[in-house]
Formats: sequence, structure tokens, C-alpha cells
Amino acid sequence: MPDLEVINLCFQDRGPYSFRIDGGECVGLQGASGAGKSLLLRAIVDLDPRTGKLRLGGIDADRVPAPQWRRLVGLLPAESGWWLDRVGEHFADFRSVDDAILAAVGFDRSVGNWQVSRLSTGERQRLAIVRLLANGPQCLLLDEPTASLDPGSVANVEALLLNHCGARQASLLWVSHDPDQLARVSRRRLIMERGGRLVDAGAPADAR
Ligand SMILES: Nc1ncnc2c1ncn2[C@@H]1O[C@H](COP(=O)(O)OP(=O)(O)OP(=O)(O)O)[C@@H](O)[C@H]1O
Repeated sequence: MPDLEVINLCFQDRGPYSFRIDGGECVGLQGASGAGKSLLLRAIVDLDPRTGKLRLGGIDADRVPAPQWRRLVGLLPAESGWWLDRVGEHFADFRSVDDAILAAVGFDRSVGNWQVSRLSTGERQRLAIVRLLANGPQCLLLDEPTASLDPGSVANVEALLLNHCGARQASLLWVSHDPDQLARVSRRRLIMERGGRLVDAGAPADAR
């Protein structure tokens, strides 16, 4: 089971952070703007220097080459990066992308030929989720994954990500400013306070 274990994680002047997300579990992360939620996700995906232990399915991140760790632990940043002309060029092999995943977020295979420069903000966001799932990650770190989407797309993306979580028994950490969304997608919630302290608040419904 790809359980994510974060043990005494410290980076910059932040931490130590310790928590665990079981395989097949989605945990919500909320907190004030600027509290450091995005920095925590980046530290877990190992983009910045850090100390402490990170394990996925019992395997220590320090024993896995960094590119492999970043395939296992997929980060969806708040703003996705697109640097080539066409959508399909941003995938290792766009032909292998699952039609069902494309359809779940409102696209068909022709989107591979679309010009990135003409994508709307919401289209970029939905395609960033397709790109994330195409790598088959065992752990997903989601930074406000539905921030720029209409209500119908929000429902589709929530269903798609939770299906991935259930089908792959992936562990999910879902950042959102919307407590209603966190109540829908997660049974447990972490709260990052200003200054960066992390509190385990249990189930969102219990906290109301
Ligand atoms: N690469 C970085 N190195 C150092 N500090 C950073 C870096 N990126 C952001 N910061 C600062 O760290 C603090 C936390 O930023 P972060 O983006 O993690 O907040 P957040 O909780 O995700 O906020 P929001 O909800 O607005 O997205 C902010 O004061 C920010 O300016």
C-alpha cells in the first residue's frame, strides 16, 4: 500500500512536520494564505533541500532516485507549467493517455494538438490534472486543484481524483480554501496555522 509517511520533515526554517496518509486515503489541508501549504507540498516532492524522513509504501525517499520519486509522488502546483507549443508535447507519450481520463475532464484525443497559448486558465488546470494522472502516481499532492473551474468541472475533477485514489490505493493530500470541498473529498483534515504550525483537526464534519 502506498502510504505516505512524513517524519520530522524540516526545510528552510519550517517544521518539524510529521503525519501519515494511508493508501486510498485523501487528507485535506487548509490554512491561511501564506501559511506555507505550497512550500510543504514542494518539500514532500523533494524540490528543495530538507531534513527528516519521507517514505512511500515503506520505501525511503533517500533510496529512490529523485526523478523516480517525482513520478511516484505527483505534485499538482497551483499554477501548472506549459513550455512547449502543443499540449501533447508535454506528455511522455500522449498516445497512451487514457481516453476515459480525457473525457472525464471534457476533452477528447484531439486536445493533444491544441496550442498551449490558446488554452483558457480552466483548460490548463484540467489538462494539468490529465498530465499528472498520466504518470500513474502513487501519491498525489494537490494544490487547489479546482481553483479556476466552474461547478460542473469541479464535480468532475473531484470524482476523477477520488477514483484514482480508490483504484490505485493512492494517498492524496488535497489543499483547498473551501471547507465544503474538503468535507466532500476527505475524512481527515490538517490545518496549517500562520507561522507554519500543522494541526491535525480530524474529520471536517466533526469540527463544525
Ligand atoms: N520558494 C520559496 N522560498 C522561500 N519562501 C517562499 C517560497 N515560495 C513562497 N515563499 C514564501 O513562503 C510563505 C508561504 O508560501 P506558500 O505559497 O507556501 O503559502 P500557501 O499557504 O500555499 O498560501 P496560498 O493559500 O496563498 O497559496 C509566503 O510568505 C511566501 O512568500
